Amino acid sequence: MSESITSRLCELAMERVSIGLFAVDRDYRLLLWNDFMQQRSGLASSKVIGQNLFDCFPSLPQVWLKKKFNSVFLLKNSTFTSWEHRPYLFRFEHDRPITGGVEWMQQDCAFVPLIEDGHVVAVCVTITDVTDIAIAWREKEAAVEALREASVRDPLTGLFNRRYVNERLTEEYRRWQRNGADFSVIMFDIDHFKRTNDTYGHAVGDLAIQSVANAASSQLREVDVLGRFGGEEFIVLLPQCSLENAYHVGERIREKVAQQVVPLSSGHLVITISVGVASAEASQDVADMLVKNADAALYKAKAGGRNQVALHKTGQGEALLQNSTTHPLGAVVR
Ligand SMILES: Nc1nc2c(ncn2[C@@H]2O[C@H](COP(=O)(O)OP(=O)(O)OP(=O)(O)O)[C@@H](O)[C@H]2O)c(=O)[nH]1
Repeated sequence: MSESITSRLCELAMERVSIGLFAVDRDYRLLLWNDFMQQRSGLASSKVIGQNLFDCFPSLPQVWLKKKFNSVFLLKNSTFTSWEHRPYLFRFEHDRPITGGVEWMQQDCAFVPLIEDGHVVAVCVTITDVTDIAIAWREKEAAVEALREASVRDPLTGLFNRRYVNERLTEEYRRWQRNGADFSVIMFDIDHFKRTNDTYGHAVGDLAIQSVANAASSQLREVDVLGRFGGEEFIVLLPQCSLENAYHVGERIREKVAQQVVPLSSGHLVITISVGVASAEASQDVADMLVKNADAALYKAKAGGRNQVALHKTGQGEALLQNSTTHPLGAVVR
């Protein structure tokens, strides 16, 4: 095959190939600029050939890119960058729907040395448009995240589910055992909820559960873990929180629930909760004991007349409870 045919075939390939191709010499002067690069950048090869790459494209990551080029000139080896590490080199538009969540064309780049007489005389760069792969990857990641989120949430309230709370309980309990700081647990339960369901129906019961969940969420810190433990039973893990502080949190939740109302077709339903609080103690070596103790305190609150906070511990606990008043019972229509 004659040299002119080979050269025309090369030109044709350069023109038609659906990847970007450009090359620079040791002074970063452009030696090659194919059609893909012309169309995407809007700069014709006649304008850029012979010019310094960084003068033509001041927004390129100059320090990083020079390091890349220099390593190829020095080591005479090809190198590669993936969109996962650097989403793009040139800020080119892509033609995918904007809903893909990717603003600019995502690019994989390969830096290949052109060696003559043992020296690298130029570095040729290929730019592959991997926007579709990036969009698919992001969609997959979002779907995995949504699944992960759904697997730890209770669908009715959006709170954490029992399985997740139990996992976190074990973690937080181990942390408490290592660090020795305070760790408390609150259990609470809607008062006479069966009556609410029987009187107003299951749908109103569900609204009441949601209302309690919202009230409790509004009273907690970022680090607290609020979960729906059973039907109308909730749990809060409070790392770095003493029994006394947990008592006050329990009181705040109780008050907030009692202030909220569930709208009915005629009037409003006021609901109340009973709350049990316990703190981790050195004598316990299993996390389950903490939940059992909070549950026992909750039972005490129910037995004491409901709509109140009870503590597992005696001594300090009794002193706190003396300040606590009894409150009117819930599930009443105003
Ligand atoms: N609407 C609704 N009701 C539920 C749900 N899960 C459990 N329940 C109901 O919650 C009620 C719990 O009743 P009980 O355990 O007897 O307790 P209670 O009536 O609240 O009485 P105390 O706890 O002693 O004040 C039952 O009637 C369950 O059917 C739910 O997701 N939605």
